[in-house]
Amino acid sequence: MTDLLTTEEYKSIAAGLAFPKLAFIDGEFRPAASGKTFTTTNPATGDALAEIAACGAQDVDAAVAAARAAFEDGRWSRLHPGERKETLLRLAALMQENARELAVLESLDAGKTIFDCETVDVPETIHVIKWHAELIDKIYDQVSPASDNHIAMVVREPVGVVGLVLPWNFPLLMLAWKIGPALAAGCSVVMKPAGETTLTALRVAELAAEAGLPAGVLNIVTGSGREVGEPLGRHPDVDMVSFTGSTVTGRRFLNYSADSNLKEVVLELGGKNPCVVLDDAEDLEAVAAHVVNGAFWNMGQNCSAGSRLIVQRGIKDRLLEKVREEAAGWLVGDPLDPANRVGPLVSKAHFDKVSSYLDAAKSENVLVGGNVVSPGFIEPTIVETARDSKLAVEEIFGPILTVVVVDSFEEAIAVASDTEYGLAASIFSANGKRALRGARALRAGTVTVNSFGEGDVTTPFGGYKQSGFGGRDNSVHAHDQYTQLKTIWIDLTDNADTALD
Ligand SMILES: NC(=O)C1=CN([C@@H]2O[C@H](COP(=O)(O)OP(=O)(O)OC[C@H]3O[C@@H](n4cnc5c(N)ncnc54)[C@H](O)[C@@H]3O)[C@@H](O)[C@H]2O)C=CC1
Ligand code: BAL
Repeated sequence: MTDLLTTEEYKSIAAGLAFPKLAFIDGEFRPAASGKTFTTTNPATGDALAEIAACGAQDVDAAVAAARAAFEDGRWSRLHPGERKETLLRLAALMQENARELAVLESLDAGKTIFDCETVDVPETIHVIKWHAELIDKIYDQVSPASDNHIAMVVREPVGVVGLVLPWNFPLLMLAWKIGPALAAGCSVVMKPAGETTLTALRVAELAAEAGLPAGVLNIVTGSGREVGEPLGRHPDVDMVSFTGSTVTGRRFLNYSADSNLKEVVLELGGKNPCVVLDDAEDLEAVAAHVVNGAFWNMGQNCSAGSRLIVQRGIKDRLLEKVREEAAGWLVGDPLDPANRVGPLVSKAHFDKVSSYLDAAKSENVLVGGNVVSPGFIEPTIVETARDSKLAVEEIFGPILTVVVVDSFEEAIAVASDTEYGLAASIFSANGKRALRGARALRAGTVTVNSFGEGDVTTPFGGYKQSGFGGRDNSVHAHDQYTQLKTIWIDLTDNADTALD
């Protein structure tokens, strides 16, 4: 466990930080071709942090050309997997050496609490990079069942130049979920961080260069969705795109692909994830801790947030009492104060969006919270509501938990399933058979039993229904996105026309 510092110590580190500002293309830091910049701000204070290169289509073209050249000449793609492993392990080691700086940078840029950055985001990011590095020289190709007359090999090859488009809610961790397997597999990467959160990605680029990653293999193009994301999605020389973000933007990437070169598209999208508590659940303090963590971790800005509590009537009052007590311990305030668990929302625009849901909550039964604490900061809020209310149906992506009361296991599963999304779900019951029946019935990519979570790097993460498709992040299955299978069929018959020398 990381030893946390005091707020003053974190502020002193923050005051000494130099912010990376330029895009990283073909192994060099460069301004945008247009010379334009945009301001990245600290969501906790509204203060400007840095002027970042506002790239456009010309920069995307340069990054894709660099990635293509690197891929084709094999400087990375054709290295022995063990050599790629060593470079990525050096990157992980450098990230570890700079872990505290990365945590402070992440907190300043995204408004995430330093507690989360120090204990989850940064250590898990490093772990994910290491895990994929360690995996890559242990994946074997296959030989198909064969007659004596042929051998058929099934080999995995890196897919080529990949576009990675990131969200702002877990800037480092989503970077690791995508570059970990993509680089390990031998792909060349053009990555677009979210406009709100570019700083840690650029710092990782510096560390990757120091670790010896060859030029052109990892390119980071900073800027807006329209100016960078769209040209990347439409680029004819990008072989696949892996995107995490909203369902609306994910849908655009399918159109970009259809309109350009039919690049593969992997989408990890939104969620409105149910947390079902049945009336035989035990240890309600532990259940409440999971419910609160599921709903309010990262200010609820989490695609797998357990944002819908579906509770059986017989246990509702006892559970909500515990949930109230637990939520009271989630202090709201300065994200650089390690005692705080709730910081600001990522941006003014996102705060305004979540505030509009807070306004809608005022006409419902607010059980906990319901207030703006200060500009940008919303307190953990719990609202009892009808199953079909706007609050219970739409992805809010903020610290607002809805509660819907049900009378039976069957009704709980029906309410939980009544959503266009299918990313994650939780079910709490002391009856193992009911819990497992529920887990099987819920249509979601990850179902946790008697806990809230996303699994870990060993387990696939991705959605059913409109929460995404095309592949999974994490686990050995993440490599399916970044590789393609080639069949090599060898005829062994003694035939002059086809015989191999
Ligand atoms: N599934 C998830 O993890 C996330 C879900 N969201 C949801 O999306 C809502 C809106 O947040 P946004 O930041 O606007 O998400 P977004 O999906 O628009 O942004 C994600 C990424 O896509 C890029 N992008 C945006 N518009 C694009 C376009 N037209 N073409 C290509 N790339 C584009 C962005 O610059 C960013 O890098 C949030 O309120 C939340 O509900 C947001 C972030 C992450
Ligand atoms: N929680 C990991 C994926 C996401 O929220 O974007």
